[in-house]
Amino acid sequence: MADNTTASSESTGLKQAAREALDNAPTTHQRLLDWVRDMAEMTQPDAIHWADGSEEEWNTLTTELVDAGTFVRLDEERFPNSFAAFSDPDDVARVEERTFICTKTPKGAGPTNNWEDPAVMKETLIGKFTGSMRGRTMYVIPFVMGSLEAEDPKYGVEITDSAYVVCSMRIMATIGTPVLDKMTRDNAFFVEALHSLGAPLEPGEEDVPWPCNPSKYIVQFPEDRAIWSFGSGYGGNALLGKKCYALRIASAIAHDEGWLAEHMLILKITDPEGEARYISAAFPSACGKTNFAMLEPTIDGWKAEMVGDDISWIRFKNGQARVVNPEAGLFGVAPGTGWSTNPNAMRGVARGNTIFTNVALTDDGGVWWEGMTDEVPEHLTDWKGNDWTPESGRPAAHPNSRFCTPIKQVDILAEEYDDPEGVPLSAIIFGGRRKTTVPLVSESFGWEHGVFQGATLSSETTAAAKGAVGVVRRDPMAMLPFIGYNANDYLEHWLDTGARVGEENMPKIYYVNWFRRTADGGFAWPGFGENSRVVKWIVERLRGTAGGQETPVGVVPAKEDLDLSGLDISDEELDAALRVDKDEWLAELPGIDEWFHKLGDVPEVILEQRAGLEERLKSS
Ligand SMILES: Nc1nc2c(ncn2[C@@H]2O[C@H](COP(=O)(O)OP(=O)(O)OP(=O)(O)O)[C@@H](O)[C@H]2O)c(=O)[nH]1
Ligand SMILES: O=C([O-])CC(=O)C(=O)O
Ligand SMILES: [Mn+2]
Repeated sequence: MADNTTASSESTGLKQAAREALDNAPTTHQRLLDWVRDMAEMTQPDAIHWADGSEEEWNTLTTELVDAGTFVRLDEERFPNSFAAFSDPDDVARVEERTFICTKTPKGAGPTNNWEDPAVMKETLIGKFTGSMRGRTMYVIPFVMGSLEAEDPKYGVEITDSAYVVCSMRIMATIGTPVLDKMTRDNAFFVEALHSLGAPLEPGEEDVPWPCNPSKYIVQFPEDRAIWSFGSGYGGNALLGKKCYALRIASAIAHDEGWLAEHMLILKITDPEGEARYISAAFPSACGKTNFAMLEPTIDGWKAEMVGDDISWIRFKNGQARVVNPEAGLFGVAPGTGWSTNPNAMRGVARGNTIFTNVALTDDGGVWWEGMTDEVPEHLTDWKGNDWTPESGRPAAHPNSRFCTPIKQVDILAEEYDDPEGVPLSAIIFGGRRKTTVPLVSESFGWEHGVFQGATLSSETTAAAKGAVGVVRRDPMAMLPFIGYNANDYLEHWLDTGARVGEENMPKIYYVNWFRRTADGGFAWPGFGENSRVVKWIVERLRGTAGGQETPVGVVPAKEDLDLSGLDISDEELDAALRVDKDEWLAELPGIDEWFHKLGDVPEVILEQRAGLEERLKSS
């Protein structure tokens, strides 16, 4: 090692502090050392810091971020150890049109991803990253998604020039010394995750609170298991363990290794007899995963606990599906999360140690967002730093503002949430945001029909991604922006997995819609805690004790099949929530066909399911 160090110390134009950090690296993992050195030579940081994940490091970095104006320290009493950050107004969400899957051939990325030739993209990115960390510190963050005690821990190392990213990654994943030590000891494989804000600081240049670059690239190289992210400091663009690794790269790994990496929360539900079951649910971004994962049942005797709120890694062992939440934190949508809708999230956040991004500030050092409390404050500083009053006529918090909180602070967290083996999975729920057509809940006729339901899942777009809001789009398994390879192969992989493991061993599939409207435009179903009534029906269906009506789209509960005790809901609302309308569904078919046409190479089994649906509709 000594030779190597001397040689490269001489040969590179690295700043002395950076060179010293490399020479004194806390690891002997050669591939890691080589990669960090290469990235440092390219990005030319002033210094390199190996993140150890300690509290001391957090305190130093958060203090630096406060001094830099990136963080506002919140009132210590009500929001201990918590901070608010405000992004550049153009860096507020994932940027799907700037997200690329670079596989050897365009077919590898498939019809739903932006593709570029890996060599061409690398060249472009090298141009972008060259000197991109000048004047800044390069942080090296060893992390693991899922348990460090797992049989085959899924390691990653994020290199970033953003201290905000380091602090957020410390909440969202297990990072630092224990990870690096084990990775080094086992000389383990890790995913290379390179991130730069793309805002070098030239000598004498003053920094801004939220550096970023108007030219953004969120690039996955699934075949190399590598990520290069440039220009954005925000959430899913920058916290590379999350969507980029745990979904895009992991879905490609899962395809090769025979498991599923999915955009699903994990809910533990215990019935009045004390029997526990686990359910995963896939809803597109900002369509209710975190809320459903933290459900407070409104029916007697039922208990809900959380295992995960965003990502499920589902593996199959001895004919059993088991699911792991690979994350250690919540990156939750703030607006609409309130004491009345999601008290569990509110209590978790109130314990402190939270980073808020793009919420509004109250005059007494707290935070506020639309829907947090019924009472609206008289004066706020909005997420753009302007004075705000209820008369301002604009939201005080950005619609995609977020809280980033350690999962351990959620008091309804299931004890087994980080079991390296995962928990057994009984059911999978798909759901989207649809004003019409899709009933409150339906049960699939079987695995293949369930995969068809997932493949044709549709939802109105939200503020979680840049672009128009409220447009219906197909979002297979709520994974449209996250499938790291060809979507047709992804659907085939779902089918193959069911066939391999055996239908009788697979979780049963359900399809829900909390967002259907009545004629007057209001929500037909009250949602949130009341969704426990739907969960109860699902559990009773699994047990074989609940009734249901066979409809062309699946088995749907009749009013009598749902526990509606104590629920204030009119007959019109209930009918609007549960109705399967033949004409609405027939009108849905052209949209499905258009979608399949776009996919181009849809598995035959799914086309057969499509034909079956039309047949059932026409004969109903
Ligand atoms: N009407 C209604 N709204 C809901 C329900 N559940 C969640 N919402 C709203 O949907 C929005 C997003 O909810 P989240 O639970 O944060 O969504 P998510 O799927 O976790 O979003 P990401 O973190 O972006 O993946 C919030 O504004 C919620 O208030 C429900 O049952 N009914
Ligand atoms: O990725 C993000 O920025 C936030 C998130 O969870 C999503 O959009 O689904
Ligand atoms: Mn969420």
